[in-house]
Amino acid sequence: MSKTMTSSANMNSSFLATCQDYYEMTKPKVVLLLLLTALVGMCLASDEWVSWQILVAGLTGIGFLSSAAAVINHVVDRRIDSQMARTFNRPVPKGKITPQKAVIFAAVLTITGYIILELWVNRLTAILTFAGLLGYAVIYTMYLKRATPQNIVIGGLAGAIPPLLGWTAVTGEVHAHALLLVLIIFTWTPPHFWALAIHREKDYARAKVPMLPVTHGIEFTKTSIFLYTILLCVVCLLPYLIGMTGVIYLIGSSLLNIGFLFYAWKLKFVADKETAMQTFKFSIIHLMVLFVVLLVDHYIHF
Ligand code: HEM
Ligand SMILES: CC(C)=CCC/C(C)=C/CC/C(C)=C/COP(=O)(O)OP(=O)(O)O
Repeated sequence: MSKTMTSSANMNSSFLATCQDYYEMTKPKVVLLLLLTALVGMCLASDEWVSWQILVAGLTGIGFLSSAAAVINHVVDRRIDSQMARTFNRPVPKGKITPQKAVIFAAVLTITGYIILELWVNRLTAILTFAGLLGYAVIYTMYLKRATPQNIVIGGLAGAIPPLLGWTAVTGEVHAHALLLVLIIFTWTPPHFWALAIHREKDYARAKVPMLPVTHGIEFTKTSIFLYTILLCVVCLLPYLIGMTGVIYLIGSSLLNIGFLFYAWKLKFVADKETAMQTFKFSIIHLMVLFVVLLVDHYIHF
């Protein structure tokens, strides 16, 4: 192979590696699940099909602003991230992307996302999505995360907002049913995160982040997870009880909640060293399938 071909192959692979680093900073799997919940908010907002313009522009705008929030989180948390086994390899603490470049990337995503929402969706959705970005990138990351073990309870509101964003994208107004979907994710967040925090307690202690298992101990955190999971089961019943959903949702959500309760119970009373991580992984399946079930229930009436 000639020298020019080798060096252009090297340039291509380093360009791809850099793209991969930028992509990683957007927390793509988290954003994908957020977008699923936004999509469900859109679909449930109306009995008609969502227009393509709202669907594409809405999800792109919400996706860009959520990704921007995740990138800012990478920049602000670079010191903490460099001290934790789970995160030390991230592009900013590893020095693969400079904080300046990451901030420019976040700014481009924010401005583009906001303009898309303002021009092709509506102002209410643009403002609420921007509030979500501020809630996560500024209030949670810069302040709450370092200040109180209730950080993820309060900060969870930002991550819970996407179904409302989807709803307002379609109707232009806030509706109680959309707030109920927000409440489901809001109640789901503590057991979701604290299960992981138990598994990573030493990481958080080393980085001096006041997560619940560090400040109040593992047993207290397990009890909190169990109680929040019971609360989640009650909240998940509400859409059926108020007539917002039908029998498919009742059955689907009940099965999922039994699964989550089983893990939360096992974690509290008969845990082995895998249980916390299993509970965390199940929480993600729970929320994902729950929102798919909401969608199925909406389109297939009994
Ligand atoms: C304040 C609220 C939240 C906190 C503190 C939190 C925390 C975390 C943490 C620390 C991880 C591990 C990431 C990793 O392994 O690098 C994670 C993973 C994840 N979270 Fe959350 N989360 C929150 C809200 C949400 C919300 C609202 C959603 C979606 C609706 C979500 C979806 C996910 C998904 C899909 C993963 C797996 C990501 C992967 O495997 O790469 N989280 N979360
Ligand atoms: C516009 C809008 C809806 C914005 C919200 C977007 C968003 C990306 C929410 C995700 C919540 C999350 C993964 C928190 C973990 O942060 P962490 O810093 O505790 O976790 P880490 O240690 O893995 O970085």
